[in-house]
Amino acid sequence: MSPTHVRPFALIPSRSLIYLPPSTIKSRASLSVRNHSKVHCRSSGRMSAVPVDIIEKSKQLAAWTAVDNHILPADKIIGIGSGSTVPYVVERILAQGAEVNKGRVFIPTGFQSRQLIVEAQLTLGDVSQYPVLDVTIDGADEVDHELNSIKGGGACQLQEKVLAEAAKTWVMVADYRKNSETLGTNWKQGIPIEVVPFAYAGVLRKLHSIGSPTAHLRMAKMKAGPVVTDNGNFVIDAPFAVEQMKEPAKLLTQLKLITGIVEVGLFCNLAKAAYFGNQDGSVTIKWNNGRVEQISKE
Ligand SMILES: O=C(CO)[C@H](O)[C@H](O)COP(=O)(O)O
Repeated sequence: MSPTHVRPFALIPSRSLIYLPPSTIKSRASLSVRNHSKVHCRSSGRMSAVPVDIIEKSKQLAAWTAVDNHILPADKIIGIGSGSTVPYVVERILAQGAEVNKGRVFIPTGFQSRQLIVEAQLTLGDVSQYPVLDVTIDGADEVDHELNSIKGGGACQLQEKVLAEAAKTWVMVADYRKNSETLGTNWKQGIPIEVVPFAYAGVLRKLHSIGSPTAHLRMAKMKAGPVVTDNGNFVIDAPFAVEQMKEPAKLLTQLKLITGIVEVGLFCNLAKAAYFGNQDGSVTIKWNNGRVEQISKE
């Protein structure tokens, strides 16, 4: 059985979801999955030898399993996160059918997820209209053993954290490369930190002095100058030593006190669960009570 044929909800008998075969899925997301043989690995900056197919399937598997487990018919206000795994979340939500989605409002974490919602013809809302969400599903750059995570690889961490905190249930989805014991093990670029533009130089100096000597402004790839977030701010990527990364909540508190920092891409004590699609077609679920569940393909 291929990863896309795993029926995760079958393992949760209390849920009465109907299995939707992959052939019922017709979103743009599924059309955009290409069959390249190599993929650029954002965390290491190197090319991964793992076929894109496998990585994409593991993203899809994580996303589908999370949707099946956490987006129930009663859930009406739903947050849609950012990143390359999230199109599969929308894909699976669409597969729940027009009837159930008619009564729902979807809140984006940024431009990308806003576009996904609009293109899927789902109802778009704003977190200022709906400050309490039933559930938000989002991607992650790395997740540790306690469900702390690094986010902001796509520079969306401010809106992502607002939606994570607003949600009654916040769940992360990712491929197996994001699953680690300690933050900073696989994600080497550092913690994405959103800063007010005029304060960036001072914030950088401060970061250099508190344990991140290589902290730097994130530069745009196809534009001269820095990356500008959906909120008009800059992003600093700040790597810290393993010892500091082992206590992410402490580091987060320290960083939040620096004037000019708007938000820090460390998400601590927020997640209910994190779903990782694996290369062999299984899914690892880390729960916030410490339980780790392994769902194998049949
Ligand atoms: O935090 C994020 C954007 O700010 C993304 O959720 C994170 O970068 C994961 O993205 P991807 O699924 O493409 O690896």
